[in-house]
Amino acid sequence: MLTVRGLRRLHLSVSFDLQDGECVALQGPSGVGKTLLLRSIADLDPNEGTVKLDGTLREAMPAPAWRTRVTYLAAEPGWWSDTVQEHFTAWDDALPLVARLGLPDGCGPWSIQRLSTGERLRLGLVRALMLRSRVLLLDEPTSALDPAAAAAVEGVIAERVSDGTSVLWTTHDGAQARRVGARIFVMRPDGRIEENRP
Ligand SMILES: Nc1ncnc2c1ncn2[C@@H]1O[C@H](COP(=O)(O)OP(=O)(O)OP(=O)(O)O)[C@@H](O)[C@H]1O
Repeated sequence: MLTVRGLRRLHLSVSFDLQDGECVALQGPSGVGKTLLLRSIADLDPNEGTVKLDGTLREAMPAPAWRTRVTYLAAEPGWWSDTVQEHFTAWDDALPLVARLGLPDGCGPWSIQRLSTGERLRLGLVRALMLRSRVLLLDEPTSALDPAAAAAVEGVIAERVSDGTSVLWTTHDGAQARRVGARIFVMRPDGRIEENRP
């Protein structure tokens, strides 16, 4: 279980629990602080408060170890090498997921520069999924995708949730929030979240 108590970053002040095998959708107007919250939980930006995974404080481990357990997927994932496959420790193991998300098997040697926005998003998701993290913090993971690709992403994430992964998923799509979220958090302009049942 992920426990967040009194997390503060800029105007944010947030407390909640995320159970194992639970997906919560996070909604709220543009600029309200959804990305700030996800990045803070992953400890990518300075913030205050208590964040624990199964009772273990995030301060109890080095930040990279925390982030392989509690993994943030940016709306625009970052890339640091030339080709797709260089970003994976075991590219062959990633191929089934690559195919499920509608990308060709042969995309390993492709240069990052040629990728479309949606291809980058899906490959970024594959990279995150390969970590087998306990918690996934997904920042609008289908915003640039066509309906078929978005449905494929929802299917893969649903499987991970049934396997026990916890997910916090930001989306501007109310129908998607109701589909994927067992609960819906709405972030208010004062930096707090309120909970709606879908
Ligand atoms: N380092 C920073 N210092 C000061 N303000 C920041 C910083 N980073 C982000 N902000 C501001 O915090 C606000 C919240 O940004 P955030 O990216 O979390 O919004 P969001 O809810 O994810 O929006 P969207 O739905 O458009 O993605 C924005 O007004 C942004 O300009």
